[in-house]
Amino acid sequence: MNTTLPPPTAAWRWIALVLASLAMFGNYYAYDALNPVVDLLREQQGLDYGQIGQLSSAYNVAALLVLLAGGYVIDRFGARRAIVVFAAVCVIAAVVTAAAQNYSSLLAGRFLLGLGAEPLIVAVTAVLAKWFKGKELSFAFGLNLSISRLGSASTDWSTSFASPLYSNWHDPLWLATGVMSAGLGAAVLYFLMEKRAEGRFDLGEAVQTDKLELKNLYRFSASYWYIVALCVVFYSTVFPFRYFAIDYFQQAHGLSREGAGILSSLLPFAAIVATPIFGLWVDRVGRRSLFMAAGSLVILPLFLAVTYLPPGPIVDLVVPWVGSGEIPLTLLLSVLLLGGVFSLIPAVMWPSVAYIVDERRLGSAYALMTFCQQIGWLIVPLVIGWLNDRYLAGPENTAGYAPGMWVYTALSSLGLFFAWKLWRAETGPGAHGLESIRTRSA
Ligand SMILES: C[C@H](NC(=O)[C@@H](N)CCCCN)C(=O)O
Repeated sequence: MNTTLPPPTAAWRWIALVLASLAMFGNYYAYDALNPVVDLLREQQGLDYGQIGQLSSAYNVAALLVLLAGGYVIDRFGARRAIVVFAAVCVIAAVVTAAAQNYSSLLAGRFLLGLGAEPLIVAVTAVLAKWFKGKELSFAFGLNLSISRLGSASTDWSTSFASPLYSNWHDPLWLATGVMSAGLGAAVLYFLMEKRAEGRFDLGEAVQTDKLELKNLYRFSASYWYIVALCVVFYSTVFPFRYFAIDYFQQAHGLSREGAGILSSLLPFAAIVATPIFGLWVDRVGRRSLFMAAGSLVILPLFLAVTYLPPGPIVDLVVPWVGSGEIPLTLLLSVLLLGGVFSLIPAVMWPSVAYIVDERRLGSAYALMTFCQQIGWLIVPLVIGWLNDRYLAGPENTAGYAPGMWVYTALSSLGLFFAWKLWRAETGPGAHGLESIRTRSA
């Protein structure tokens, strides 16, 4: 560390944040690009739901492999090289997926995306820590996640603003390749700006990235494991639901692709707006495990509501500059509530780990949590795909989607159980302060 140099100015810090977040925008866009073409992959490529599920899981298999080594690669080569390399892997993955002529190439594309996208997230986290440590780090992380989620929402909106592309499944994926290439451009610009900053500012020691250490697992407390369990069931409900959602809204509820895209976009879009608000609120009042239990309770009936409740009146939902869609009120309210939970639980859950794990072990605690998250998120799309095929789900047999919705409901009840166990642990002796610690005055 060169202590004769000044710390980076705010302008340099915010430029670093914008460039790293644009790489993440591309990452999330490319990941979600498959969601709006599920029906086209079935019709034009002849895939069944089981194969669609496998395309989702191929990403997680790769992510599990690379999470074991990714942290070490980033520490060895430095975060600024790593974000360029991993963003380039994402672009190659997007090209392979868009150009695929058969199922195996599609699988290879999604596997490659898992190799690039998850370590890119780790590298961007290390970059933000480098620039914002001791400054507005939580705010910078929050903003970065919001821009990433805007990438997800934009993929859904592409069903409206790029509707002519949806005559075949390749063209929307080429658009995703273009967006991810712009993300790579931002990563290269970041690399160049950090090189320039090096001689001018003191950027501190290289930040150690989160690494998976499988030894000493028993030393984490019960509260940590309840949060990990909640994380697994929460993300293996929400991410697979999002993956199949546009197709589900089209086939089971008769929505147009544009309407289904707009409805699905409410999930990440609600999270952009509400995540920082929930973050601030919980900092003021504490009660973190209660908030997680409340979120788990709200999500519980939603999948059965969209399956069994009458659709209600039709609402014409307009998203300025994007388009509009006609959406039944029941679906709209259910997805809005799901969006609220998708904002609340991540906003509370990830920071809570910092209160219950020793600072020196925080990196491996997060790496382990992400590893477990990937396992659940790998399995559930396979189950949903298999169930949809097994029960012949389709527009002529909308009841065939119900078993999948029961799986999400079962996972949500497990989530409520783990949140309740956490709340019990945190309101008894040996609590870590999840309920009581307030970091801002109420
Ligand atoms: C913060 C959290 N991120 C993750 O769970 C990542 N491991 C994977 C995100 C992949 C999204 N395409 C989140 O997004 O809530």
